[in-house]
Amino acid sequence: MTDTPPLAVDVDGTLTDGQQAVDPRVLPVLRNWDAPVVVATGKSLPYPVALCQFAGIPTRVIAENGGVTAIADTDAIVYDGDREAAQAVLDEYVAAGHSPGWRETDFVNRWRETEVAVAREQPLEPLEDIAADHGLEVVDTGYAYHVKDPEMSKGNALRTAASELGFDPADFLAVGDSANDVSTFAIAGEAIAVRNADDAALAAADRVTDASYADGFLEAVEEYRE
Ligand SMILES: O=C(O)COP(=O)(O)O
Ligand SMILES: [Mg+2]
Repeated sequence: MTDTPPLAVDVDGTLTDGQQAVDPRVLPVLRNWDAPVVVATGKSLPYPVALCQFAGIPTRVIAENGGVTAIADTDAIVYDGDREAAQAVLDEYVAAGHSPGWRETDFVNRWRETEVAVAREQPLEPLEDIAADHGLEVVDTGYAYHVKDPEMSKGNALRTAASELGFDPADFLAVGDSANDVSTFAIAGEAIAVRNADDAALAAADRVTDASYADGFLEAVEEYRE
């Protein structure tokens, strides 16, 4: 039995089923993990905080693709990125006749502090063009288009999280499914992509599971489960 490494785990596509519902079987795995678990997502801060709360684990989260890192152990909350800069891109996109694509009560961007997200049904090219004009980029997570500072990433945030927790990023096992996990995969000691991962994540992973979604996560961590 190998020592359990700290875990950096993506949410959508990794802890969920194909309909974005968290697979309940992952909750005891997170709760019984024998090292720190960092939940690293593109979603805004309340989502991973709630996931930790309801999974019964300490709040150790990376939100907004690295824009916000919160580690309860040290009361650290670290920001990267700039919502206003990203919002200016979205405003220009809307002025050009496009829509963010969410319901009027937009819970996707409501609490977002360092970037903005656009629904994937909306045209990508004009969003990329406007973002580039503003020195920003668009990342497609498979769940949303995120307009963000090119420098902010889950990987950079994992450096912060790891140091707050007294670990090296290379100590971590990372599991994920998409382009926004590539930066995490690059610095983690071991990077596992679930089978449903996009090409960027598949290429960056050390290993790919046979199973998809949460089944893939459960397979990835099989040797460390109690
Ligand atoms: O919010 C998204 O677009 C994707 O979220 P994830 O990073 O947890 O997969
Ligand atoms: Mg994901």
